[in-house]
Amino acid sequence: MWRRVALFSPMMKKSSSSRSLTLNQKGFGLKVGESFATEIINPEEGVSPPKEKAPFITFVLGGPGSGKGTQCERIVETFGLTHLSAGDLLRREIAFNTKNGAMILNLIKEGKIVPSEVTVKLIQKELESSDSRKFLIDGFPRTEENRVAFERIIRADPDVVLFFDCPEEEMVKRVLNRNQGRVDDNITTMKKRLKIFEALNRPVIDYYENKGKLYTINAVGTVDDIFQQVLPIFSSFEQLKECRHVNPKSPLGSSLVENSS
Ligand SMILES: Nc1ncnc2c1ncn2[C@@H]1O[C@H](COP(=O)(O)OP(=O)(O)O)[C@@H](O)[C@H]1O
Ligand SMILES: Nc1ccn([C@H]2C[C@H](O)[C@@H](COP(=O)(O)OP(=O)(O)O)O2)c(=O)n1
Ligand SMILES: [Mg+2]
Repeated sequence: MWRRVALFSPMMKKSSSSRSLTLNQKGFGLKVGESFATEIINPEEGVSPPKEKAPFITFVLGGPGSGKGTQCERIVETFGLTHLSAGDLLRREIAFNTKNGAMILNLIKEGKIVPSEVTVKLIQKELESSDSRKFLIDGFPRTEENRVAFERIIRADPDVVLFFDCPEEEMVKRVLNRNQGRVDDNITTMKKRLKIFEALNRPVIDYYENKGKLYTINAVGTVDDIFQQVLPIFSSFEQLKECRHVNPKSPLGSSLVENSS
């Protein structure tokens, strides 16, 4: 019978025979000496190579203007996750006029989705260069193609998928008042974005619902009200407890464990 044993291994070695271990370490810049691992023991064959614990990944879904970015800021303040906004990464390509910049700008103006390979590679670069082990990936995956490309390139699954559920008229109102000078914050692009959201994001939501990973949040109300629905989701994950930040502004801030890492 197989038995899984948790251990802390200060000098753990990489296994050249374990593909996912190698990818995880390269992909997420794991600090081997600091990481927790699980070891699989088969009494007949002895100890198999230790397996790295994968980083904690949250996907943040919701229509344009549903409040994803706003709630991500609150999650970061409270739980110390690293926020990667797919839209911000794409807008950075436009701002730096990279080889994909003009193509990305045209698609965003039209409310269309950028080819998954481009977006996933940008996310991959951020994951690889970060020391963090806990990520919020905001505005991704927007399509089944996005989701499949992430699985293929990053070889990881999300632990949590948040879906900010917001009526269209509220999203339109918020986007038209957003005032961040975005080329897509106008009624023409917004109408196109809402159609694309319904057609392409819904299957992603259904996919994670069926996997039992989806947390649907009612995105109508004050920012605080909405965050009150988000708090217990993250509070229930052991991985996040050890790095929680005390947020004096949060109503539950004083009950949170101070960050010791
Ligand atoms: N609960 C809320 N009620 C009213 N306005 C909000 C709320 N949450 C966010 N907003 C505002 O709505 C706009 C869109 O929010 P944002 O976080 O950028 O959404 P998303 O990232 O989903 O497009 C911003 O101007 C933001 O300040
Ligand atoms: N996974 C993604 C995320 C964003 N994009 C493009 C298309 C989106 O309309 C724009 C803006 O995305 P962003 O997440 O910043 O938009 P909202 O915050 O939801 O208004 O970027 C994409 O093509 N693929
Ligand atoms: Mg956003």
